[in-house]
Amino acid sequence: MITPHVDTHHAPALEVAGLSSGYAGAVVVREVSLAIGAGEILAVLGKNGMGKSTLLKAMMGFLPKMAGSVTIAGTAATRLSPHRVARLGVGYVAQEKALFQDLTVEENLKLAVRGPDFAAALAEVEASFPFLLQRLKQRAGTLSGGEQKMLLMARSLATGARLLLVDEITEGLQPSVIDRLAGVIRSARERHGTTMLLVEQHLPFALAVADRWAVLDRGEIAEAGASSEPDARARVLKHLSV
Ligand SMILES: Nc1ncnc2c1ncn2[C@@H]1O[C@H](COP(=O)(O)OP(=O)(O)OP(=O)(O)O)[C@@H](O)[C@H]1O
Repeated sequence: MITPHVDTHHAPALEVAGLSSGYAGAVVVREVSLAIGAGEILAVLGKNGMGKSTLLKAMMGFLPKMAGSVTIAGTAATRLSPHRVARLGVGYVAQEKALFQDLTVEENLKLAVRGPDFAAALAEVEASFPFLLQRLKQRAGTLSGGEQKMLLMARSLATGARLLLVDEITEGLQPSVIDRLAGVIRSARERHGTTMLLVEQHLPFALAVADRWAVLDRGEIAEAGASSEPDARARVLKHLSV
């Protein structure tokens, strides 16, 4: 028998091939294929309801895959539960509230990172989102949606996630905060070498932070390119305007 050789060292951090998914009978994500190299940041853009969140949930294993495959750093993840996908080093920063709302910021961190790693978690919070250090005793439910996502992102980075799937971190944030966020995320990537897939509606932020972009239109990748290309903004806008 020939055993297929899996080259985990040079494999992309994430490879999605022909992935279709959705909800009871409704196909929302249609034959999506994409690959992200280690340490690369990809922004997935698109209008409301085009399937961006559904794509992330399917990759994480929260939704059934109707077709296609997901490979994480060379390991087949198509049939894994969300728990097992997370154990491959995938951090999911969900759109809906994913923290224990009645526990404090500190308690939420402690539940995820135990013992000596807690100092590392606090160091990560300080390096990336220092405002959270002043909120350690505050209930997570009283943070804004965007602040909760920053806490989730810092927690994932501190627990060693190699790949972050981030659902609209800019949603509801003030423009001044969004302006700073791109730099914060790029510096977190530099510190940890983390690969990121950012689902975004905020085009200037997405192009500032991501190396590459892809537009999802009715569940399909309509167009993709590099953020550095001079016509990137115009090409994306073509899909976002009604
Ligand atoms: N739980 C669900 N059951 C059935 N259909 C759903 C469910 N969640 C989402 N959908 C449908 O799937 C489609 C894609 O939704 P999705 O949330 O993935 O879009 P999106 O691009 O992330 O948009 P948004 O930015 O508004 O979240 C929409 O038509 C939506 O109505």
